[in-house]
Amino acid sequence: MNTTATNLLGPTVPQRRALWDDIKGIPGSMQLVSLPGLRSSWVYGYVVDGIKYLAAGAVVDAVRRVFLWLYQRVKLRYSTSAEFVLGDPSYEWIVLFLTENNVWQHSRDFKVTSKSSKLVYGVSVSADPEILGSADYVPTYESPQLFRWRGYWVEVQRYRAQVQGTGGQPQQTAAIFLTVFTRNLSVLSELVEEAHRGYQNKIKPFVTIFLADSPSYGGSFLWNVKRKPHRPIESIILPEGTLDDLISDAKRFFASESWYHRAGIPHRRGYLLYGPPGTGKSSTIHAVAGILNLEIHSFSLASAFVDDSFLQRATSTIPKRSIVLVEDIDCALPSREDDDDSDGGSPVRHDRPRRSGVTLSGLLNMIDGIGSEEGKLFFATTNYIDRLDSALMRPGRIDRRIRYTLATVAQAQRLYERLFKDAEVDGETQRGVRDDVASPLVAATPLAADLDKPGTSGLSAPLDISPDRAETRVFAAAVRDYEFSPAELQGYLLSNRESPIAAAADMSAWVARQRSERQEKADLKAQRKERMRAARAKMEAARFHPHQYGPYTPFPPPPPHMGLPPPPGVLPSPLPSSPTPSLPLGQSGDTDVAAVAPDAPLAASTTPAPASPPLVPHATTPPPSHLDNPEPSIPKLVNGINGTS
Ligand SMILES: Nc1ncnc2c1ncn2[C@@H]1O[C@H](COP(=O)(O)OP(=O)(O)OP(=O)(O)O)[C@@H](O)[C@H]1O
Repeated sequence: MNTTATNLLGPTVPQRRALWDDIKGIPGSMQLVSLPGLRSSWVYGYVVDGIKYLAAGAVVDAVRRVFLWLYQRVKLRYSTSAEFVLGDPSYEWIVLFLTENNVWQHSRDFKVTSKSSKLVYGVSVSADPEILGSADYVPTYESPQLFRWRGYWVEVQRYRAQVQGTGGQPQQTAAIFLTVFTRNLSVLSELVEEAHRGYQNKIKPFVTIFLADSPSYGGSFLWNVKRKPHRPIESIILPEGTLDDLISDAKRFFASESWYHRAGIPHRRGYLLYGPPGTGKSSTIHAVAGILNLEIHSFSLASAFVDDSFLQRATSTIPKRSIVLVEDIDCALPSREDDDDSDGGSPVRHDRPRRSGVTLSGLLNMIDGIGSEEGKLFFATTNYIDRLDSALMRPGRIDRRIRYTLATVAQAQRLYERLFKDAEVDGETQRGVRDDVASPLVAATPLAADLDKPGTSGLSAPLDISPDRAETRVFAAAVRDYEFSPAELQGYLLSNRESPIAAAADMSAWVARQRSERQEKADLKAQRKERMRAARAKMEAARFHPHQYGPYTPFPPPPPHMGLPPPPGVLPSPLPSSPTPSLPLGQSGDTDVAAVAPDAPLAASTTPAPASPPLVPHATTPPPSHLDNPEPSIPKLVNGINGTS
C-alpha cells in the first residue's frame, strides 16, 4: 500500500482507488469491505478531511485576527486619528486637501452633480485641465486609502450613511476618518492647519455661505454650503460714508479682541440693517464678508424645523471670525410688546401668524451665545424695525443700527453710471436704438455724436458715462428722491442693458407707468379697506341689534340660561320667537367677514340696511363704549362679541 504519497489533507482520489484494489487482493477482504465498520472508515476519511480543512481555515482566520489585532494595537499606539463630519466646516477643508493631494485619483466610481453655487470638491476627470466642464465629479468609493504626506503615512477612509433627520426626513451624512502613523500629535494638527490654509486660499475669490436650511439629526447638524463671488464694495451705492463706517467699525472690532477680554465683554458685535426691500441690506453683508474674509452662517427663522434648540446647536458649531446672519428677523417672532399689547387686558394679538418654533427668548439666548465662541459679527435685517422687541435691540445685542432708504436722485444717477460705465456697446446697435427712440434730446447727446465719428461704425465702442453726460442728466431728471428702491431702478436698467441712451430716454415713460401702477394699487387697497370697514360696522350692528339685522352667525350664540333664571340685568327678549327672515348678502345683517369677498363690488357691501323696526334694548346694560368708535379694531371687536371686553 502506497501511503507515502498521502498529502497533508489525506489520500487523493487515485490513492483511495489504489487502496481499494489492495484491500480486494487480500483473502477475506471482501467480507471486510462489506462490513459496516470498514465502510464507516470511508466516512471517517471524509470526516478527517473535513476536520483538517476546518483546522486549516481556523488557523488562517486566527492568524488574520492576530494580525488585525496587532495592527489595531500598533495603529492605536503609533498613530493619531481624527474624524471630520459632513456639515462641519472642517469637513470641507479636508475634502479639498485630499482632492488637491490626489488621494482619490484611483477612483473609478463617481457621484456627478451639475455645477452650481453649492460648494463641491470633485476631481478633474477631463484630459484637459483647462476645461472646467459643467459637472462636478465626486469619488464615491469608501475603501481606505494610504498616502504619504511630509514623510508620514496617512490613511483616509470615508463613510456614508442615511439617517433620520428631525421631522422624519431621511438625511445623507458622511464622515472622513484620517489616521496619521506617528505618535507625534502635532503632525495631525499641522495637517489640519495646512488643509485650512489651502481652503482659505482656494475660496478667497468667493464668500462661503453656510445655510442652516436642513433639519438636524440626533446631536449632529448639517450646514448647506454655498459660495458666491465677492461683491465689489463700489457696486453698492449708499449715502457717502455708510459703508466705510461699517467696515472700519468691524475692523476695529476684530483688532480689539484683547481689550474685550480685559473688559470682560463678550467679543461680539451686532448690527441691524433696516429699511424697505431692495435697498441693499443683504448686498452690504456680502460685501463686508468679502472684504474682511469672513464666512457667513445664515439662518432662516421661518423654516418649520427651526426651534430654540436647533438655533443653540447650530450656533455652537459656528467658528471664530464669522458672520452670523438672521435675515428678516421680524418674520418669525411677534415682539413682546405685541404679546403684552393690552387692549384692556385682551389676549395676545396674533395679526401675523407665527411661522417657526423660535421664541423670542430662544433668539435672545442664541445671540448671547454667539459671544461664547468669540470673534463674531451678528447681522440682522428687517423691513419693519417697529416690529422688533426692545430686548432684541439693546446694546450688546444690536450695537449699531443702519438705516436703508429708497434711492435718492444722486443714488439713481450713480447706479446708472455704474451699470453703464464699462459697457461696450456696439455702434450700430446704438444707432439703431437712437433711431427707434427718435428723441431729439438723445440724438443731440455727445455719445450719439461719438458714435457718428468715422471708424466707430459697427465697432464695439467703450462708453464714457459720467455725471456730465447728457444721458446721465436725462436719466436723473426723471426720478425723484425716495421714490424707487435701487433694486427697482436696477431692474429697469438691466432691461435696457444694451442701450444706455434708450435707458435714459425711456426713463420718464417708465417712471410715469410705475406711478400710475402704484396709484392703481393704492386705490384698490383703499377700496378693500373701505369694504372691510363697512363689513365691520355691519358686524357690530348685527351683534347689538339682532332683532333688526337677524341673528349673528359666525360666532356661537351665547349659551341659553339652561332653565335658570336670566342673570340680573338681562331682560327676556320682547320679540316674538318667529325666525328672523334672512336677507340676501350685502343687504342684510349677514356679517360673516369671510362671506364678504374682499373683491366684491363696493356698492354691494355698502347698500343701506332695510328700514328697521323700533329699537328695543336687548339688555339693560348700556351698549359698550366701543360702539361709539367708528372703526373698532378687530381684536376689540372679537373680544366684544365673545363678551371678554
Ligand atoms: N444700494 C444699492 N446699490 C446697488 N445695488 C443695490 C442697492 N440696493 C439694492 N441693490 C440691488 O438690488 C438687489 C437686491 O438687493 P438686496 O438683496 O441687497 O436688498 P435688500 O435690502 O436686502 O432686500 P430685502 O429686504 O428684500 O432682503 C441686488 O441685486 C442689488 O444689487
